Amino acid sequence: MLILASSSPRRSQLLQLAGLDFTVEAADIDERTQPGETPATYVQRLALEKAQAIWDLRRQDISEDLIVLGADTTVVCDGTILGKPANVADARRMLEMLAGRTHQVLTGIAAVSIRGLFSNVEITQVFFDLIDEEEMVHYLASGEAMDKAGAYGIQGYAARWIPRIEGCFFNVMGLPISRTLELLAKAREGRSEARPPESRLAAL
Ligand SMILES: Cc1cn([C@H]2C[C@H](O)[C@@H](COP(=O)(O)OP(=O)(O)OP(=O)(O)O)O2)c(=O)[nH]c1=O
Repeated sequence: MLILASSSPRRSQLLQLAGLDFTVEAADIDERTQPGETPATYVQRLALEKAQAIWDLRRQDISEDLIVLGADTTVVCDGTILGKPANVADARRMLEMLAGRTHQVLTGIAAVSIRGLFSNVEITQVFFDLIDEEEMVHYLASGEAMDKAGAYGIQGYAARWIPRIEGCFFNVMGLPISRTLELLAKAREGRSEARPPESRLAAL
């Protein structure tokens, strides 16, 4: 039995597309960064806290096959972590920061089962064009930016500003499918990582 500990409609959609059966129970945790924490450590910690929070609620009812999956996505531009924008002005500030340069999207994933805690992080490099002021105004008015890390959705109108990416597309949308299936297999069987961690991880 799989529980997705996330309120993100994108994560549910991606897990469904991958053919998994699961239920959703969103976890409410404190998403502030801790002093000295790297972005890669941060997203993995939040993913684990989300999964752990739902696992703890189930304490009375833990079965052999229960797995709780948590995830957290953040945008990192020149070492600065960009979460979800607080308001429209914040969304504009983030988009102006991203325009015309390259940034990284990190998703931490974590699974909890009776075999232990398993976590990993996936990193995708995203190349962003300059943003035309008319398009910026239209985008901010559309509301698409508001519930997304870095104030954009690669799967929506913002796709026009992204000529290419390097790495997993689904990771940018909130859940790296291939890496997640690997992690779930590990949580189910207690086996070790099939692929080595991202080399870029060392730099973040
Ligand atoms: C960069 C980017 C992010 N996103 C979304 C994925 C995530 O839903 C969101 C990042 O916020 P998260 O805090 O990772 O997730 P969430 O608040 O939506 O859900 P929960 O905490 O309950 O798990 O941004 C996109 O949909 N497209 C994109 O291109």
